[in-house]
Amino acid sequence: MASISLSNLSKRWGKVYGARNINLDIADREFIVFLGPSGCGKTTTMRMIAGLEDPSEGEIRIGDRVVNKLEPKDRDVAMVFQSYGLYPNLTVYENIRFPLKVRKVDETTHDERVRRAAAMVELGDLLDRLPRELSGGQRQRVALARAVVREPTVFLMDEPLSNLDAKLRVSTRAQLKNLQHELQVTTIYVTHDQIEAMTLADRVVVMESGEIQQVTLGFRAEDAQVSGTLNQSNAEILAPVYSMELLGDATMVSVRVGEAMVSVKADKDYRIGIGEPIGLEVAAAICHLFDKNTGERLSLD
Ligand SMILES: Nc1ncnc2c1ncn2[C@@H]1O[C@H](COP(=O)(O)OP(=O)(O)OP(=O)(O)O)[C@@H](O)[C@H]1O
Repeated sequence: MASISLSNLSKRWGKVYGARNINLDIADREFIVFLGPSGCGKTTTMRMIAGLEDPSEGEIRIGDRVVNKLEPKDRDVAMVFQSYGLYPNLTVYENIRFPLKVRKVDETTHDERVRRAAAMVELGDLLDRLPRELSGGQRQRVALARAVVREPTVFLMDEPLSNLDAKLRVSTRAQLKNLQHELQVTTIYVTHDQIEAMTLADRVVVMESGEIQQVTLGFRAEDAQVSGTLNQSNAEILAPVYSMELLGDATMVSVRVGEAMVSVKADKDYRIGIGEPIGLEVAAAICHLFDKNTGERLSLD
């Protein structure tokens, strides 16, 4: 069992709070996403769970163990970060194998485990390559395979897709979701990308200024629509365009609403300038409410 429980968890450096009084129960095999703007405390919370940062207050449980005092290597978590951290002089095979060697796992099992992990992320044909001979997406998959090979009880992923271009991000994201489904490993995933959060998560935890947010309304990008710059009478949200991303099959338009960033999928041919006013229609029926205490999605029926 790898449920995770955070109780009154805080991290403070002098007067600066990285995370403040976090209370959260994550179920075994759940895929949970920490979503929030830069500096809101996502990484700090994750690093405390991993054991890379000592909490100033509070308790972290993984399964039935309080792990506050345990070294990172004894927590049975595997981490994937945005920088791949591959060893440049080792082949893909040896990079993936590395955690097994460090942990002195029975050598007779290495080959099978490395090949199985590589196959899961479709790297089977690239095992003899060096990292510099791979694309960004392939390197990212080596980092994933290296986390998978250990068969940990918890995955911690800190913006693992942020170095990839939009197209690769979408395909790697799908692969990641599939992998988690197959491996059934409790996963905490950090992102500031709303779309990534909504597509991957069983549950989204929205963070702001080191704290978990208390009332949260969310909707999937594809469920809202751009109502057009001329006819804005149906729009629930009016705001200037913050960014426009061409995803291939769609155009993703983001606007800032107060502190929040709201992204909406528009037709692939849709074009608009940064700063131009835009109206977004968000039908109430497809909005999701998240419980203020548990972060769980609530049914509106
Ligand atoms: N070692 C440190 N010393 C002092 N303050 C820190 C330290 N590490 C982080 N902080 C502060 O704690 C807050 C939370 O940082 P954190 O890295 O957790 O944010 P984040 O949500 O992961 O942001 P990003 O999306 O930019 O990675 C920030 O205000 C940051 O400046």
